Amino acid sequence: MTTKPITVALLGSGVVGTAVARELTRNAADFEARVGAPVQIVGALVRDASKDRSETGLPADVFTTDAEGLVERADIVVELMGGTEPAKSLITKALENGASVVTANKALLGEAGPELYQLAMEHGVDLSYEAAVAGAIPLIRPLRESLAGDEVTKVLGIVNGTTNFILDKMDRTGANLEDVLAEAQSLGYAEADPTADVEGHDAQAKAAILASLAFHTRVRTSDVHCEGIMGLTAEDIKAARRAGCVIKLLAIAEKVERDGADGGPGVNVRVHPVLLARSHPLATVREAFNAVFVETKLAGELMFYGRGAGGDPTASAVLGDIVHAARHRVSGSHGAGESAYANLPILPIGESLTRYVVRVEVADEPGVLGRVTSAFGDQGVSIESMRQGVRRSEDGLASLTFMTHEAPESALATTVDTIKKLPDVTSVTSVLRAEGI
Ligand SMILES: NC(=O)C1=CN([C@@H]2O[C@H](COP(=O)(O)OP(=O)(O)OC[C@H]3O[C@@H](n4cnc5c(N)ncnc54)[C@H](O)[C@@H]3O)[C@@H](O)[C@H]2O)C=CC1
Ligand SMILES: N[C@@H](CC=O)C(=O)O
Ligand code: NA
Repeated sequence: MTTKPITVALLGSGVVGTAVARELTRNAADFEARVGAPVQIVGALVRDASKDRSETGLPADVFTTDAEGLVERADIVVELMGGTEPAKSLITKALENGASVVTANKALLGEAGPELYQLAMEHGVDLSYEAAVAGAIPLIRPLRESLAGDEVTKVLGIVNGTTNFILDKMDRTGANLEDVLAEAQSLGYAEADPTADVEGHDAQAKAAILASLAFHTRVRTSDVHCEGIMGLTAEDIKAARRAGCVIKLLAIAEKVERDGADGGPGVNVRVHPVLLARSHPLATVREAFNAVFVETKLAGELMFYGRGAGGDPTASAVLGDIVHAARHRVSGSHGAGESAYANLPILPIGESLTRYVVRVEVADEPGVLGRVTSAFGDQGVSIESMRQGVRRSEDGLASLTFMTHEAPESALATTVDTIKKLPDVTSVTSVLRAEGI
């Protein structure tokens, strides 16, 4: 007796979709053995069905431009087209029809995840998205399932491969950002619109997804403070190198115990460049690799490391989700849904505490150092160390580099505004948060 196949609709045949189709066709016998039924792609949505797509291994008549019709005829809908629409409408329709959904679309989940998770729960189907954060690295399932009995207190890491590739290349070769970005795009790491990577929005959406799972709270992309890498100059990278540091774009989500009126913990989620000592484990993360630390009450520190971008690594996570959903279809069950019971407040960025490195260019005149240090003191920002560069003979300017103790973002912002207006200050050349230095 032959077992009824599990039917799959593939929405999008780009970098990731092509790798997924190729593996599902090439290793059909293994997938059948792992699932307990054949896993068959019954249609693949494309913009142009006449284009040659032989590298997918799929017969030409599988390709279609009829999205609505395709979604209706599959047990599992695999969304790999990206963007919020029509992806959201198609996923909604699939869930309402009782299909399981696998997606890699962090942009969509960061914005509309809570509604879609709810819909999946109401219809008793799986909505899986391992590829949406940190590509191939198993991170979503550990947070959602393996750590479900523990209490996560912090998630911190590099979750965007493109920006890590760029920062690493700039650090090692002195190349400029635009040239390295083109290389990251050609390797299939960057988003269709790479501004999502360099402006931090891709990491911002991933941070929202991670924080939601970690803290059982609905966190959306718009709740996450975000600064990308466009403001970083080659001089910032060089200055970091001279100081024995690197600059990395980090996503940070932490549970913060608050003193004060209503007490109770809140959640702080942010994405921004961070200055790290070269000895810090995250400083050694090269190219498009990702690495994420998770801190929990019982397990302590966990580190997840691997390829965060690229067709094949991302396909690995998508295929794992397809097998997971297909096994559930065979056994007539489905996985657990997302929980948002804790409903913790999202704290404003002004309340987050960080150490800062502030570089200021000043006229090397008597009293200037006192005026700049007073600007820190007036806001209650304590200076840990200060270094003065050599006075330049051509213009009489010198650079001052201050390292602060932990300070609230709002106090630091006011300090920087005050320093900019001081008479002997020509510019505040950089303001960076620091970790582990
Ligand atoms: N490339 C990577 O390293 C990773 C990508 N992702 C996510 O995976 C998804 C797919 O990414 P890629 O494969 O890199 O993108 P891609 O741009 O290479 O592929 C997307 C494909 O979908 C097609 N498409 C988009 N809208 C369509 C529509 N309305 N009708 C028909 N076809 C349509 C496009 O023509 C394109 O061929 C995105 O959500 C992305 O954020 C997640 C992790 C890593
Ligand atoms: N553009 C993303 C792809 C994976 O999510 C990245 O560079 O990390
Ligand atoms: Na992952």
